[in-house]
Amino acid sequence: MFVETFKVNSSKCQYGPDSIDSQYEYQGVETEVVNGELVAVPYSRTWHLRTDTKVPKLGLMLVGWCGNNGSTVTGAVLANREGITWRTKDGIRHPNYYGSIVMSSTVCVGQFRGEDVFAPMHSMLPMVNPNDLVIDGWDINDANLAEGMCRARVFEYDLQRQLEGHMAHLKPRPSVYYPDFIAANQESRANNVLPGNDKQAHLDQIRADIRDFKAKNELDKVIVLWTANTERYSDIIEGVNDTPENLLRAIEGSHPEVSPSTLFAVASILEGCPYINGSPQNTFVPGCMELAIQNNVFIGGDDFKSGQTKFKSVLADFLVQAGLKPTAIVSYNHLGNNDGKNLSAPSQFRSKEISKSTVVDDIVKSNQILFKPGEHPDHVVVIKYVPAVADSKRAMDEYTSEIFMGGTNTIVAHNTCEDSLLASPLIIDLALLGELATRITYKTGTMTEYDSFHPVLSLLSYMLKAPVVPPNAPVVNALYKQRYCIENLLRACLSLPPENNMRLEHRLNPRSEEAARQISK
Ligand SMILES: NC(=O)c1ccc[n+]([C@@H]2O[C@H](COP(=O)([O-])OP(=O)(O)OC[C@H]3O[C@@H](n4cnc5c(N)ncnc54)[C@H](O)[C@@H]3O)[C@@H](O)[C@H]2O)c1
Ligand SMILES: O=P([O-])([O-])O[C@@H]1[C@@H](O)[C@H](O)[C@@H](O)[C@H](O)[C@@H]1O
Repeated sequence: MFVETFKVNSSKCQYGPDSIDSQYEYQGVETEVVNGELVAVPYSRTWHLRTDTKVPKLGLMLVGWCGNNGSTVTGAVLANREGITWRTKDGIRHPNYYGSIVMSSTVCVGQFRGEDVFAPMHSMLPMVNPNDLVIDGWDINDANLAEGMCRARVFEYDLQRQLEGHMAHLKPRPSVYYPDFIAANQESRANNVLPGNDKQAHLDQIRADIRDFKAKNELDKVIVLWTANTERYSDIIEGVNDTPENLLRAIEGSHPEVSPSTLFAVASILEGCPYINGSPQNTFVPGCMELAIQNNVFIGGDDFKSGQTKFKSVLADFLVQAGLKPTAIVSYNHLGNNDGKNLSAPSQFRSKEISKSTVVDDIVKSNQILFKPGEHPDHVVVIKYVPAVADSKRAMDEYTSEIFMGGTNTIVAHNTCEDSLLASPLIIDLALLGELATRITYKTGTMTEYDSFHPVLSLLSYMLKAPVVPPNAPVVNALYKQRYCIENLLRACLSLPPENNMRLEHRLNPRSEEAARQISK
């Protein structure tokens, strides 16, 4: 059964004029060692959650706006908003938000006469409609968005033809270009850059751009999201980027180790705008993360988890949870877009290799029956640049596992699709969930006032390869754990318990009176 909307009828969920207030019983298990034995101690703690129901006019500023992802997500929002359809050899195509869990996935709300009832995830709490997003951004290249779309070679021609008039006037703001951080092969694109090397002046300009965009469009909120090229890792240098004070001083002094992505993050944080990193570099150096915490501004990252890595986080989880031991994971892909060109340089590839490799760490560590401490599968990541295939990434994966009684199982997967069509819906989800998180507050324990979540928004991990988490928090990569974290938080905001899939009501022995009573309800 499917419904478009639903309401919760509970004394623990109050729909007010400005907010939804819920009382949620957060249940978990803590463990302790008693006489040398580990003892599990279940607990139940009351959380009060408040969701501000005023949906804002939201602006989304993309760094790398006229790249493949930026132009694709912009075109997709316009096509959905304008209801643009397009002809292909297979017939008429209609715009959609497939690949966005918020817009195109459902949650099980409960049961109606024993049948599961499903509703869209976006119906659970008031959320921004992506069609209403106001999009702007920066690029080191001066192509307008129609030119960026054409260059990306992602959309069918008939769609590009109809979008051109809506996108040609969209021009990226000049951006920060520090050649040392991205591949040298990107230099030919850099014709739309802020002059000089004064990083404080660059920071001030980016902040002014954010304020200008917000004012001109009469926005309530702005989210800044990096979908520019992958940078090399920044060195963590004591006295430079280890604390907020040192980082701000390093910017003032135009220190060479301050990257463009960190500069954008600092600008966003200082403007009170959530900042999300869609690439694998370590934008959130310690001083930047601490700056976000000090200013109570959300940050999220790293690196969109779009196709091959999303598949990997599911397959590795399946194998290990099934008691099978992956001994080798070989992830190969080639692609021909500008991202692939940038990643053909060793330093930029290394950033991506790290994010694509760490995604199985949590699931491997979870099973010491299969893996001794420190043991892990052989894991190889290969990315090759093949211009001829453009954005149509070819991914080939081989998973070799040790199975029952010394057997071996090898799974091979081939995956081809436009990389940007996988990443763009993630940008939608990162923006919508990132914005929603700014409207949710909580109090629990001895707290008398509501407060916002930790500024490091690990809730966004489902969309990201290498989740950035609060200090001392565990990194969770398993895809369905990440998804149920989002879904169960939304449920908690409505006082609904997590979906436990137990279906005990269907397991009653029919000979008992209780079964007869329950069935008759
Ligand atoms: N499926 C995917 O496409 C996918 C998945 C995960 C991560 N990513 C990451 O997303 C990012 C964008 O991917 P893409 O395919 O759109 O790449 P792209 O090269 O097409 O677009 C990146 C854009 O950023 C611009 N740019 C580079 N440095 C800049 C700066 N300092 N300021 C402003 N603009 C700058 C470039 O000119 C380019 O237009 C890459 O880092 C990529 O690794 C992509
Ligand atoms: O599909 P996925 O592994 O999540 O992510 C993609 C990689 O497979 C690809 O190698 C890389 O070029 C893209 O930037 C993106 O990171």
